[in-house]
Amino acid sequence: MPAFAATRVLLLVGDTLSSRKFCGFSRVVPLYSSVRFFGRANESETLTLASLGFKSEIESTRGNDKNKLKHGTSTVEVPKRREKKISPKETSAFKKKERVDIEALAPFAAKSFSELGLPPLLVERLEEEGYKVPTDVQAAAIPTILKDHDVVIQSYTGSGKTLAYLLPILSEIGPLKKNDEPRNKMDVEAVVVAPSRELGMQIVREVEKLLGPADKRLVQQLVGGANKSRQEEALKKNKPVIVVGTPGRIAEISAAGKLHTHSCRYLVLDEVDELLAFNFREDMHRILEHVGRRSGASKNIMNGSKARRTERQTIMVSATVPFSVIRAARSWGSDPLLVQAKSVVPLESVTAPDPTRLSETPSHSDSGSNLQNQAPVQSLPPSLTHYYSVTRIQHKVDMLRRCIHALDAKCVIAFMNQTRQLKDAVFKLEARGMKAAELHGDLGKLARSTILKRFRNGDVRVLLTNELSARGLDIPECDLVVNLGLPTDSVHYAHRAGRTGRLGRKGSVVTICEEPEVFVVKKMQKQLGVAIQSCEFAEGKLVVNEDKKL
Ligand SMILES: Nc1ncnc2c1ncn2[C@@H]1O[C@H](COP(=O)(O)OP(=O)(O)OP(=O)(O)O)[C@@H](O)[C@H]1O
Repeated sequence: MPAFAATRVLLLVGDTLSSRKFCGFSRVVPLYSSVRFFGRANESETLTLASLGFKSEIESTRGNDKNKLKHGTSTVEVPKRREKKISPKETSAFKKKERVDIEALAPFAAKSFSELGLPPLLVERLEEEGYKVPTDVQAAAIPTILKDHDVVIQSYTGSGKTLAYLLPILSEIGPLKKNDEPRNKMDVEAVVVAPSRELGMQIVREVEKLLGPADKRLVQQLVGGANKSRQEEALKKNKPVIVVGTPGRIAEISAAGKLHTHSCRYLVLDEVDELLAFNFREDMHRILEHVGRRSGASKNIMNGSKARRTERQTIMVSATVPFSVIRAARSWGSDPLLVQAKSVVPLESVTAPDPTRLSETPSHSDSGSNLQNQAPVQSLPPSLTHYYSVTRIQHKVDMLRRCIHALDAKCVIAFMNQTRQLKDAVFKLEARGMKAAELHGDLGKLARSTILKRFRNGDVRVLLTNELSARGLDIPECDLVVNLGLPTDSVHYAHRAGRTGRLGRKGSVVTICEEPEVFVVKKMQKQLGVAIQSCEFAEGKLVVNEDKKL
């Protein structure tokens, strides 16, 4: 049976990879077609969390009766983007170093963390760190993961997906967990895989923050570029409960027998659609084969049994979920659920996109039962404003500078497609007195982290970078993203754009292109379902060309 499962995984990955690698511009846009409810829920009834196997109440931890979650009557609905006002009390959940506006679009849920079933110790830690109210996607994902379901979490960039999976995991493993079950000290209990070192380190910092200084050794980074022997020594010495790393390094250390993951309870694939890329194929195969056992405890889960599943729980996460991910998730998990900000549906009910509708513009007013073409919209934060401006290639950097002045942007990420162009652009900006730095994969780990630190601290105003920084990077202060080179497609546009407008903050995205490229911008506008307005930068001001609506 294990051999059969292995073959199946390999074939499916291969299938996924080839289609991803060779798909054209319009094919990679994540699309779902109409959603039908299958399985345990009676199709004629309203789908509720209870019908998906949630109990009406989740027991509070450590006997605290106040912490009960009433889910029995929660209707699972097709997600709609909702604009939600936040109270001054809720906004205080943001960090003290806040220096940008927060729109009244922050995706905070009405519930509290303890209502979601998290243990009191963890809730206390969250409060200490300034996290007071869960976001919508956290409110949907936390109870679902606590109920042992395999999940695909999809929600727009900057909506809090990292804590959406970290919190239920930390409720079950490590020093903040709800029960005192002993652990096998040899094995790690959760493996989190991320496609880049920067994202891996960012997740490590998030876990360290929650564990606190005394226990932060219980999370271990296994990212490429860092000293491997030191990582192996730390694994041996600290016996971490959770490791976070890049596919190559995790697979390498696992193959060397220095990472014991056979009884691992959680496997998280962050930016899962990126992890399906061809270059990660072999490493991902090893990880999927060696981390925990393939899940299959669905019966217990769906019956609402609290019996602990013995197999690995697989959690897949991204703002963009193309159908290749849906296919892979079905193979890697057991009856996985698709968790979005306002809905939890069986993944089985998501069907392949209808190619005849690929070019249609998604509508915000689509009916609840029709998710067709809505996914690209859901991957973009609602608080972004999109522009494009036309210029000749040799004037792009100068236009970038004028754009930054016109929008009075303080923290800018500018994307270029070729690494060798980055240095030149940095030189031009610095020559005009604007603090800039380049970030790309050819730099060493230390240089990369130093540059990022300077950017985060505000010592660098413009970060010129390539696709490396498009995924997952969380710099809340970033108020402007500029495409100096066009993104490959609307999925890449969404991830780049998502570096700004984090968690309800305002943000602008400006694509600076040449005249013959305007049709590509037009196509992305259509696929993303957002207005990308034509503009110019004149006399230090942004001028929108009302007559040039795409
Ligand atoms: N409940 C919360 N209250 C306040 N801040 C939060 C909360 N949840 C997350 N955040 C903050 O929101 C920011 C965005 O979160 P996160 O990076 O997890 O988003 P994401 O959805 O994973 O984005 P991406 O798709 O770009 O990876 C982070 O700075 C995080 O610390």
